[in-house]
Amino acid sequence: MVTGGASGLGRATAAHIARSGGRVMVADLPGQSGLADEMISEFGADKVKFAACDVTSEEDVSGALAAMKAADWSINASVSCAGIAVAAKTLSKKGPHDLKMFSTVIKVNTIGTFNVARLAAEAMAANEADANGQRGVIINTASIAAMDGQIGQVAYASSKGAITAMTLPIARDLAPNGIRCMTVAPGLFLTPLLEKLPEKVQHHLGSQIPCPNRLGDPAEFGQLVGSIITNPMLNGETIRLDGAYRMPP
Ligand SMILES: CC(=O)CC(=O)SCCNC(=O)CCNC(=O)[C@H](O)C(C)(C)COP(=O)(O)OP(=O)(O)OC[C@H]1O[C@@H](n2cnc3c(N)ncnc32)[C@H](O)[C@@H]1OP(=O)(O)O
Ligand SMILES: NC(=O)C1=CN([C@@H]2O[C@H](COP(=O)(O)OP(=O)(O)OC[C@H]3O[C@@H](n4cnc5c(N)ncnc54)[C@H](O)[C@@H]3O)[C@@H](O)[C@H]2O)C=CC1
Repeated sequence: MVTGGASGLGRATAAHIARSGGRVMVADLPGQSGLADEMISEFGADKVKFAACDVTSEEDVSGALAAMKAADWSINASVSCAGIAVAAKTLSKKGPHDLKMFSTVIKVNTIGTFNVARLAAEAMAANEADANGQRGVIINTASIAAMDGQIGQVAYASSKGAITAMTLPIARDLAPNGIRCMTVAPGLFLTPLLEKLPEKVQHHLGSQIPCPNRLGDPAEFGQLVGSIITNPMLNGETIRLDGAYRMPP
């Protein structure tokens, strides 16, 4: 299951899994069903399915997992890519940071990610263990903003820092169940988010990345998720995927 799987990093991850012979439940907001339909046409309905799902809802996430079970699909990997970003300073000329805005970002990014992790873990715990005694892996998406939050990123960085912090305790909690937990902290990737910026700005951002000297390709994120799924020793860690980029203030 890939949340936020209709767009950007999630879409590239779902495509990587489908191309590698896996089956993917794309769980995303109802408004993204058109994008998911494109993927179903590309890979086939036996490889890709769509579940309308808000990650903050217990009912929606349980529904997506139930739809997998109904299709006789086991869940071996749960990848959380659903996320939102806002830009506002702690204190600006307009006044203090809007508290509702802060809560919304924490709700979707942090609580949504944990909601998916806990319910996916319950479903994975019923799998038969493999030769390593493992039953599945939970993969979350933080951001380099968790470490290098910029001016105006207090809400987003807080939400992503919590995702990084929950990685080890989740891995420890779920070790007896044979379930791993990993987090990827991407740098700057060319997804619909950045594609909206003028090409000149995209080029400028890409030019700041040491090596390779360009923006990340979402397929490279999907490739790392694939490696995490297949490497049983990766557990309890956050991996930066950023070409050695460190964000300035
Ligand atoms: C890795 C990922 O997951 C993806 C990413 O992070 S991509 C990178 C994302 N980064 C961001 O989105 C940055 C977010 N921040 C911003 O967009 C802006 O800071 C903001 C819109 C929140 C505020 O900008 P603003 O409207 O200029 O702020 P305002 O409250 O009016 O304050 C303006 C003052 O702050 C300064 N300022 C604002 N942002 C600044 C910055 N990034 N660097 C330096 N100074 C900054 C302005 O120069 C100005 O200074 P003066 O008062 O001395 O003139
Ligand atoms: N693009 C980048 O450079 C970086 C992105 N990230 C993170 O990667 C993740 C994916 O980002 P992108 O692919 O760039 O963005 P995107 O906007 O292309 O995709 C995000 C997807 O999440 C879905 N989503 C949002 N709220 C949801 C909710 N409540 N329930 C279910 N789905 C929801 C959206 O519908 C969308 O399909 C986000 O968590 C983002 O913070 C982190 C670092 C860098």
